[in-house]
Amino acid sequence: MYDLIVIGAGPGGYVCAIRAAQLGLKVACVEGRETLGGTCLNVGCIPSKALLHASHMLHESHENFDRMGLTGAKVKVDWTKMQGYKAETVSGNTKGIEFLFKKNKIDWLKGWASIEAPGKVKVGDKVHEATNVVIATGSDPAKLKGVEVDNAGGVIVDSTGALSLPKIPKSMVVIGAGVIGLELGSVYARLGAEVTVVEYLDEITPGMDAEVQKQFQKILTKQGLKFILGAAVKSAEAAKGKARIAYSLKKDDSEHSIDTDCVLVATGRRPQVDGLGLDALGVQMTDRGFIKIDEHWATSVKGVYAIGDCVPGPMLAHKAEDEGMAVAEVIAGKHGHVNYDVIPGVIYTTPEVANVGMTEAAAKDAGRKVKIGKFPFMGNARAKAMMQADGFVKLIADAETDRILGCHIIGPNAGEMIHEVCVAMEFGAAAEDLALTCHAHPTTSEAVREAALACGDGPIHV
Ligand SMILES: Cc1cc2nc3c(=O)[nH]c(=O)nc-3n(C[C@H](O)[C@H](O)[C@H](O)COP(=O)(O)OP(=O)(O)OC[C@H]3O[C@@H](n4cnc5c(N)ncnc54)[C@H](O)[C@@H]3O)c2cc1C
Ligand SMILES: NC(=O)c1ccc[n+]([C@@H]2O[C@H](COP(=O)([O-])OP(=O)(O)OC[C@H]3O[C@@H](n4cnc5c(N)ncnc54)[C@H](O)[C@@H]3O)[C@@H](O)[C@H]2O)c1
Repeated sequence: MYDLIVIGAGPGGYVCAIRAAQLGLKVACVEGRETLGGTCLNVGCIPSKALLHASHMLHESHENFDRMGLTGAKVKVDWTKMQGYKAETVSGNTKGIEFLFKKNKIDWLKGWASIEAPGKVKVGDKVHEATNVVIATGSDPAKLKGVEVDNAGGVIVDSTGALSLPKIPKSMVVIGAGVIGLELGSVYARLGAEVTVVEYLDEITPGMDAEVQKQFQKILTKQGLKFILGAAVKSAEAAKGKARIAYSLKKDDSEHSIDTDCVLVATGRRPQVDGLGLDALGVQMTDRGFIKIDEHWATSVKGVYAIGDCVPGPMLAHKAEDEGMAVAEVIAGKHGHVNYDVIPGVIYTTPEVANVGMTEAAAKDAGRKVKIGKFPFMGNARAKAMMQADGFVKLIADAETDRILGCHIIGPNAGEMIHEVCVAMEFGAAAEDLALTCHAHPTTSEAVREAALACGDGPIHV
C-alpha cells in the first residue's frame, strides 16, 4: 500500500514523486516509456535544445567566426554524430531521474496504468493500492485534419519525428508558427534547409506581445525563414519521399500548394488521457478534453489529483514541475502554491524570446493604465560584443503604483534574464526597485535595468 501513486514520469510526475518522498510519503511512479522524464526529457525540451545548441554553433562558425578573426576550414555537419550528441544529452538526463528515484526510494512501476477505482491503479496484470493518485500523463501532438503524420517515413512528421529525421531535408514546410514550429524550423534553417512556415493567424507566436512578434518575425526572416501568414492548411500528401501541401489564404480564399521534402506539423498539443479509465471513474473533463481540477489540483473524484499538460494552463515543463511540487505538499498536509501570474515563457531561438506577466494589450484590455519602459540591445555593450544587438527589453509597469506587470525580451540570454523580473514580480516590486538595483557591467542584464529606468526618468544609454 502506497501513500501516493503518480501516473506519468514527466516533469510534473517525477517532481511530484520526489517532493512527496522528501516529505516522508511512500511513493510509486508509473511510466510506460522505456525511460523516465516524459515528453520533456525524451522528445521535447531537452533533445530540441541540443539540436538548437549544435545548429547555433554551426551558424556562429559560418556567419560570425570570420568577423571575430577566427578563420580556418569551414565547419561541416555530421548528422549521425549530431544525433548521437542529442541522444547522449537525453540519456544523461533520463538516467539522472532514475538515480533520483533510487535515492528517494521511489518505486518505478513499469507499464501503462489505468485507474480501476479511487486508490486502485492497474499496471499490467497487477493492481497497486494507494491513498492518493496523481495523474500526470502529459500531452501528445494534436492531429490536423487532412494531414497524416508518419514519423517513421520521415516526410510528414510531428515534433517527435522532426527530432530524428533520417537526413537533413533540402526543404521543409512547417505548419504552425508557434513555439515548436519556430524552434525546430530554426534548427533546420541553420542546417541548410529552405524553411517555409505556414500559419493560420496573421501573426506568429499567438498571445505574445505585438512588438515582440513583429521584431521576431523580422529577425527570423533575415535568418532565411519564409512566412505565409493568414493561411489555412487543407491537406498534405506524401509520395515518393516528397510532400505536397495545399493551403488557402484567408484574405481571398485563393488556393495554393507547395512541394517540399519534409512537412513538420506543429499545430499544438492535446492532453493525453486515453486508456486511463477516467470516464468509468467519473472524472470530470473540460470541453477541450483536459482534466478538470480545483485550486488544490483535486479532480472531481476524491483522492485523485491531476497536474501538468493534462490539466488547463500553459503546456510548459516548469509549470508542470511547480504543480508537481505543490500537489505533493497538499497531499502531505502542507500548503502547496503556484503563482500562475508569474510563469515565464521562453523560445530558445537565436535571439531568445522570453516573457512573463501581462502583455501591453492584455494590461490595457484589463483597464490598467500602464507605463512602458523599452531599451534596445543596440545600447548594450555586451550584446554588441556578442554580435547580437537586435531586439529589446520591454517592461510594463502600473502607471499609478509603478508595480511591474510584465516583461517581454527579445535578445541574447533573454531566457536567463527574465528570471530577475520573475523574482521582482514575486516580491511585488516596482520598476524603480529594478532601476535602483546595481547590475554588473558589462552584462546583457543591464538592458533590464535600463528598461526599468525607462519607466522613470529615462535610460542612460540611448
Ligand atoms: C519538441 C518540444 C519541445 C518542448 N520544449 C519545451 C521547453 O523548452 N520548455 C518547456 O517548458 N516546455 C517545453 N515543451 C513542453 C514540455 O515538454 C511539456 O510541457 C512537459 O513535458 C509537460 O510535462 P508533464 O509531466 O505534464 O507531461 P509529459 O512530459 O508529457 O509526461 C507524461 C508522461 O506520462 C506517461 N504516461 C502517459 N499515460 C500513461 C499511462 N497511462 N501510464 C503510464 N505512463 C503514462 C508518458 O509516457 C509520459 O512519459 C516542449 C515540448 C515539445 C514537444
Ligand atoms: N520553449 C518552450 O517553452 C516550448 C517549446 C516547444 C513546445 N512548447 C510547448 O508545446 C506546446 C505545443 O507547441 P506548438 O508550437 O505545437 O503549439 P502552439 O500552440 O504554440 O502553436 C501552434 C500554431 O499552429 C497554428 N495553427 C493551428 N492550426 C493551423 C492550421 N491548420 N494551419 C496553419 N497553422 C495552424 C496556430 O495558430 C498556432 O500559431 C505549446 O503549448 C508550447 O508551450 C514549449
